Amino acid sequence: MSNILVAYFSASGVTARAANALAEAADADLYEILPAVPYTDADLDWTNKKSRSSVEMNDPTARPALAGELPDLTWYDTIFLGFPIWWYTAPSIIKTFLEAGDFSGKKIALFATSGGSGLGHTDRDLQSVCPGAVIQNGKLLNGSQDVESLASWAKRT
Ligand SMILES: Cc1cc2nc3c(=O)[nH]c(=O)nc-3n(C[C@H](O)[C@H](O)[C@H](O)COP(=O)(O)O)c2cc1C
Repeated sequence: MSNILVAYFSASGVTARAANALAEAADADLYEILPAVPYTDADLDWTNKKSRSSVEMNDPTARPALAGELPDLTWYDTIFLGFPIWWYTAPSIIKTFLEAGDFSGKKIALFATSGGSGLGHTDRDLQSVCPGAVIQNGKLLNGSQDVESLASWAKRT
């Protein structure tokens, strides 16, 4: 068991690949944040204002339920938290995750994949629901990742 955790949500597999690469490079434990109700292609249609993702992302109080148990966070000092960028920030389920566990005193480094947008104000958006942790924007991990640069980022974090 490592004292570093890579936790991620991925709706269509891109962030999952980045998270796997990071966990391997950092010799970290890996945890997938799974929604109780999986997202369908229709749910992910950002061109439809009535799709599930649009409705959730337009509602600051939306907290999509998680499937399964949270990992035991006791031993982790640093958590790398990954997700796809949705509407320039983190999907609402990331807030569900942060509110479900005790992250006080933890360092949380964010990473994401996207169609091109950066992390923007995501650190601030998430800090407000998890005031006890220190949340910082980290890296956009679009495309294939170099193991050495992931490992050195993990070391520096
Ligand atoms: C609802 C929704 C909103 C999105 N919003 C953005 C966005 O604001 N900026 C961007 O660059 N990409 C956006 N994307 C694209 C995803 O961030 C990108 O495809 C990501 O790599 C998907 O990761 P995943 O396969 O792990 O779910 C959006 C995708 C969806 C489904």
